[in-house]
Amino acid sequence: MAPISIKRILISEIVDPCCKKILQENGIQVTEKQNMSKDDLIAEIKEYDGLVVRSATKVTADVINAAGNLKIVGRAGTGVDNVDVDAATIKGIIVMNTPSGNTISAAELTCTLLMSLSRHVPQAAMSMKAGNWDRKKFMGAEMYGKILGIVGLGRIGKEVAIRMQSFGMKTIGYDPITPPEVTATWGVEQMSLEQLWPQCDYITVHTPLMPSTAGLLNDTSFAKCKKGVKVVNCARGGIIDEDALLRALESRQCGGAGLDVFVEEPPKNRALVNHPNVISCPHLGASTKEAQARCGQDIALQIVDMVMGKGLVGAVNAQVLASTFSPESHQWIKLGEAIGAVLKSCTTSKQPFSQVKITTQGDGLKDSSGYMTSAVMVGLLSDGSQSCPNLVNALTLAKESGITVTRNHSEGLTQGACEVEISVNGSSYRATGSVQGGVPALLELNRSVFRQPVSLTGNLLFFKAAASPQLLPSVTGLLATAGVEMESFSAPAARSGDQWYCVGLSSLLGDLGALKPLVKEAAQLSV
Ligand SMILES: NC(=O)c1ccc[n+]([C@@H]2O[C@H](COP(=O)([O-])OP(=O)(O)OC[C@H]3O[C@@H](n4cnc5c(N)ncnc54)[C@H](O)[C@@H]3O)[C@@H](O)[C@H]2O)c1
Ligand SMILES: O=C(O)[C@H](O)COP(=O)(O)O
Repeated sequence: MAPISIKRILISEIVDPCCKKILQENGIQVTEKQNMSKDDLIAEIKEYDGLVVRSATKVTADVINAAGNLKIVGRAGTGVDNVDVDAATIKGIIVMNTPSGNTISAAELTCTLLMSLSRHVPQAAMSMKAGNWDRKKFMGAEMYGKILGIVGLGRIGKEVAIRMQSFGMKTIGYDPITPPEVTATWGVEQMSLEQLWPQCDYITVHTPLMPSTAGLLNDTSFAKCKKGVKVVNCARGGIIDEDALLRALESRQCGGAGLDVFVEEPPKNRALVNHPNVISCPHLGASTKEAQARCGQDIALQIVDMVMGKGLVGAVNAQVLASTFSPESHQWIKLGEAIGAVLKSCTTSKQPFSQVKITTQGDGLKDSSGYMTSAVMVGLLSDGSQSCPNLVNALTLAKESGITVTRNHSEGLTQGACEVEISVNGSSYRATGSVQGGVPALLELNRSVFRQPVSLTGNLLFFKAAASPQLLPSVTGLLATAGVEMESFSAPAARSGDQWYCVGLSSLLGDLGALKPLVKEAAQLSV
């Protein structure tokens, strides 16, 4: 893939020192800061092309829009809900996380909270420190034989299940994506939430926070639970509705809550934290030496690998970029971008185009849908303006501009090719290209099929003119007068009528007007 150059990274939170060390050893300058206000971040972010955060830095649209050079936001951890991923995507900024580095730590804290809820350990410890010896007040219950409901059976949900089974708990759960056959292999029987709520003695949530999971446990679902159910949230504040939880604690419908996360962190409203049946932590799920070392190392290595063109791991908004790391797809991406750029330069009308039809053929391009579509749109949308289309944002920018992009693939042919047709103001423009000998090449432009494939590199002049044996010497003469050397001349196979030609130039022409007597349409570009 085209190298993504990262020279200066800001680490805006406490991240394990190995992160800075790895980045610096790989030639990246690193600045570490903590407790930056939003205004500080907005003022300084333009100095950096990379930002590494944990969960406290709010990478909002304001921050992203102030970041003229930012290419990557690296999250040393799992949740990216503190990053406005949509705003980053539109600006073509990669958002990357390290999803498994803190799984075990978060699972262990969840189990700790579950056990603390069953035996009131934090409350008993506080009572001892206050000079008491109260054996009666802290009567607990065994976990053995109890039912644990796990909502969200991903990485952490699985590890919690396995650990709590060793205490003799029965684990049931719900996840709309992880298949029941899979969770059955690690001892979790899946069922609907309606079936799950009334069975559980304990419920723990392990989903991301998103519209479908906000308030998963609310007044209605608490009412369906066993009286005295105990709940744990080590995932994200708001998955258990905080107001509903307080009401359920007050009514004793909920017998206790273990909370590591809050809607607002730190929470200004202390009603939950101060409730006698709540035990809470200041978002400590990932706060172990081991998890921090893993996340710090993972994010640094992932960034370094990306910069070195070795691979793309952990990108949450730029999956299409991952395909650019194979040498084969890299050349096809270059072709897509070049075809897009050729068509854009050939549309003499300055009207915006509204329809783009991309057709690929050849077995090798069967799975190229994501990257070819994005690559063509990068070429078509690049106009030197601020929006800077790239493979991360091209389709989003196209959608925002009201451009309809369709993509088809024809099976069966071994020879790969990509045809792009755009509609502008009722007229259509079409180009077909292929990768030949490892080089992107144009085969046809607006129904003029070239005698030899046109290598899509360097300074290229495309023009439409009436086919004639005099054309070559006349164009050579005009270019010489303009002080530009002709490096190649590609003619169409057809020798009559209006046809498209391509000329390789030593440098771009200052003014295409000089060609007017000879040509009907002309465009030039550097690829
Ligand atoms: N407290 C901490 O410090 C800490 C540490 C690490 C992770 N986390 C948080 O823990 C959560 C889980 O992390 P993970 O690594 O296990 O993520 P994961 O992506 O591996 O698992 C999340 C699971 O939730 C499931 N899910 C999505 N929508 C659902 C719904 N409506 N109902 C039920 N399940 C649903 C997904 O299918 C997925 O299997 C995330 O919110 C993450 O940010 C917190
Ligand atoms: O999503 C996560 O990785 C956890 O919430 C940890 O967040 P932290 O890195 O701010 O501790």
